[in-house]
Amino acid sequence: MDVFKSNVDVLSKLLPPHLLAPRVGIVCGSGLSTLATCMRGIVEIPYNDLEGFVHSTVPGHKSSLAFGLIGEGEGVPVVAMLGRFHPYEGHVLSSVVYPIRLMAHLGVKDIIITNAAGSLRPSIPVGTIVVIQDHIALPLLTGLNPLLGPPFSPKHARFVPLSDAYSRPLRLAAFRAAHALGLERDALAEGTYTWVSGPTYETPAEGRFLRNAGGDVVGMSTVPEVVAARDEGMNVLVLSLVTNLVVIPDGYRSVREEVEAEIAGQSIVRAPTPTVSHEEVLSVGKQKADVMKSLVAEIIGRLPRA
Ligand SMILES: O=P(O)(O)O[C@@H]1C[C@H](O)[C@@H](CO)O1
Ligand code: HPA
Repeated sequence: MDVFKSNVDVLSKLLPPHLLAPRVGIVCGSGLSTLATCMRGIVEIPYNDLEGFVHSTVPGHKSSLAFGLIGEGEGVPVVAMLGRFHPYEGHVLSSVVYPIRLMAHLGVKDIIITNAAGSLRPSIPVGTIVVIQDHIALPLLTGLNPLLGPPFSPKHARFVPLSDAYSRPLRLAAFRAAHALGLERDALAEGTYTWVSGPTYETPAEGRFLRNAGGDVVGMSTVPEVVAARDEGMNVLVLSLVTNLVVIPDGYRSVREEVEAEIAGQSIVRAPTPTVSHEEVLSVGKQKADVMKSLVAEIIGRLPRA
């Protein structure tokens, strides 16, 4: 709890009073830090100036908290994480989710968590924004859970239900906002996020496994933040930007058949196996930053002001 107090002391020296109690939190995914430019009167505070914050080591993630206002009139006070922490960077889960807990401590009620993700379905092409309705998290089910250990405080629950983790009112708000912005129907989809620890991208067989399990997109973040946000009682909206297709050939070309065809003198057409890179992920993030930004701003502008 002292870490909260020390951070509140730091923030109260650096922020004007109207930004000290943000109502909405945003987590910017890979390549999506420009989301925060939809805020006005921005004050940016480097993670280095705050206790309990580690450093984001992944390209496309800055390392600061941005405070500002979104929406007409007085506006809604918002805090955005420009850069998140992933377990694969070597950060412990309590560090990964600490900023989420600080947001709750500051008064955030609704949190919009964004990420870059791979699509597991051809019907969800690159560039689609997927409104997440559920998740499958193998690491959570097998012991990588930010709530392991004693409850965060005596006020926190021992057991946290996740059946309603993804707020229905916020998901409705996302689709209403997309309609108001005149986005094409296909710009948004609904789906299930599968969480993997990374940092390796999936093999084709893993992609098929996750799809067969019911996943629509796959990524290496977000779920620990969702768990902490629900532990703190926040309403959660997750928007995944599809930056690549996870390659899932329906069958694999047998190398035995290939050699047999060679021996028989038949010509062989070998399709190259595409691979994904983080550069590709960042590049799609850059191309879609404006639409993500307008969507997030429109959703926040529509939230009740109370
Ligand atoms: O932080 P997010 O989930 O947006 O970033 C994704 C997952 C990995 O960190 C990285 C892989 O390219 O992008
Ligand atoms: N797999 C896992 N995480 C990702 C991917 C992917 O294909 N793309 C962006 N983040």
